[in-house]
Order: sequence, then structure tokens, then C-alpha cells
Amino acid sequence: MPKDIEVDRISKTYGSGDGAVHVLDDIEFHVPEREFVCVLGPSGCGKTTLMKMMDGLVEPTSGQIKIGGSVVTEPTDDAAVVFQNFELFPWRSTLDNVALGLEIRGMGEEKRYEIAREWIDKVGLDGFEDSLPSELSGGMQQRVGLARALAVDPEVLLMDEPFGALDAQTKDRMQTQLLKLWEREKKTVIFVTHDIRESIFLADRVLVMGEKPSGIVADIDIPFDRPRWKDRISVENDDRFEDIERELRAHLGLTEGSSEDTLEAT
Ligand SMILES: Nc1ncnc2c1ncn2[C@@H]1O[C@H](COP(=O)(O)OP(=O)(O)OP(=O)(O)O)[C@@H](O)[C@H]1O
Repeated sequence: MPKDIEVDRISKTYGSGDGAVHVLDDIEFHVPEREFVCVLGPSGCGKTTLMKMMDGLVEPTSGQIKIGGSVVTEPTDDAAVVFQNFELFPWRSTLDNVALGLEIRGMGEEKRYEIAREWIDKVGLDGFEDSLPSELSGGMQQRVGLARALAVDPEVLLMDEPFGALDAQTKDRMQTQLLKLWEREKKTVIFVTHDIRESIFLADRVLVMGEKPSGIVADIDIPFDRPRWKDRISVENDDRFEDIERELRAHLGLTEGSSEDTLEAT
């Protein structure tokens, strides 16, 4: 069963004394189970730090995060993470990369390969079971990363700029594939991105973080019906899409009229 996420007055300072970096300041929000939330924010504002906290890899200085009511203190089976740089093992085949999380959880070979093959099929990589990451395109490698995360059937999927390294066309295809999978699996998803339009297309709700020490400066509902992937053009041509984009840009302090729609350009 997907679980909700409660971020309860989180602050984070790295280091101490003169070298202290105050990154997150009193962050508070709730994500109901099965919701798809995107997080936008300027470079270095602490998005990855927040994701690592949800995965139990970084400890908050104060406050707490709860997944399904339990305080996160260490990595657990509740959450699975997908990273921008894929983080696949180069010497492992697609099958063995996808099966990795199940192997770590102690599942026997026959069962884990069965589940891994199902996921390889669901992300459209059948036929590439024996390929090494170096034999796959960036988009295919990220599909391996996605399959590996979903194969363990996590309650929560944490995605840290997963499509940031992909070209525009591959990114479009991956967004469609992710939405199709999400509509079937309905995990609770937190998805960090620098791409404003990507956030509007994917999310039920977009959270905007400010400059560090960061708080949440905006929390915006995205009104478009689902499934959105079936008619992306209508979603993007809806007048409200541009209004929301303008609103998000304003919250991010991006100047009107700039041709860039990603924060990386700032
Ligand atoms: N382990 C650490 N020790 C000290 N400082 C750190 C550590 N990890 C991150 N920081 C600092 O915390 C700040 C936030 O980093 P973080 O990677 O969370 O930001 P981000 O919003 O994900 O950045 P980007 O958008 O560039 O990926 C940065 O100033 C970074 O240098």
C-alpha cells in the first residue's frame, strides 16, 4: 500500500562554526498517499538533501520526516530512489541491475529474476535483459533505473532529477512512460526537477523551494485531468498551463520574457 509523507518542520545545517551551511529552514508539508508531487528550486537550495532525508540517508538537524506514520531514521524498504546519473552497476546486465534491490532484500534467484523480467517488460526493455549499461542509450539506462526502483514495490518513489541528463525527445518519452506506470501502480512520488514545464505536466502539485536557507515558498495544485500522457498537446496548449508556468517562474524569481524554461540557465 502506498504511504503518505509528513515533513514536519525540518531544518538542516551541514557542519558547524564558521563552516556551517544552513540549507533547509523549517520545511513543512504533507504528501497524501498516491500523490505525485514535483519539487522545484534554485540550484543548491537543498532539494537533494531533502530527498536524502526522506530516504534516511541524511539526518535532519531538527524536525522529522514520517512515511506512513513512522519516523524515518535510516534507509528502509518503504522508499526507492531513482537518480539523474542512473547509478547502474556497469558490470551487471539489465536483468541483474533490475534484480539488485530484490537481491539485497534476500530474495531467491528464481523469484527475483521472475519479478525483474516482468519489470523489464513493463518499461519496454524486453530483449535487452543481457545487455550491459554501456550497450544501452541514456533513456534505456534510466528505464533500467526506474524498473530497479519499482521492482521492490516501494511505498514511496523518490526521483531526484531522473530525466535531467536526457535529450528533449527521450525526456518526453520517459515522462509519458512514467505517467503510464504511475497511473497503474499509483505510488506516492516525489520528483525533483529543474524543468518547470516537466513539473506541470507530471505533478498533482508543485512545491517551490526558495534560496537557502530554504523554505517552501509556493505550493501549487495542477488542475489537469488524467491521463495526461494520452494528449500531451492539449494539456500544454491549455491556457492554464501557461498561467501556472508564469506563476512558478515568478515564485522562482525568473524574469518574464526569458526564453529559458529551466532553472539550470539561471
Ligand atoms: N555532505 C555535505 N556537507 C556539507 N555541505 C553539503 C553536503 N551536502 C550538500 N551540502 C551543501 O548543501 C547545499 C544544498 O545541496 P543540495 O545538493 O541538497 O542542493 P540541490 O538543491 O539538490 O542542488 P542542485 O539543484 O544543484 O542539485 C549546497 O550548498 C551544498 O554545497
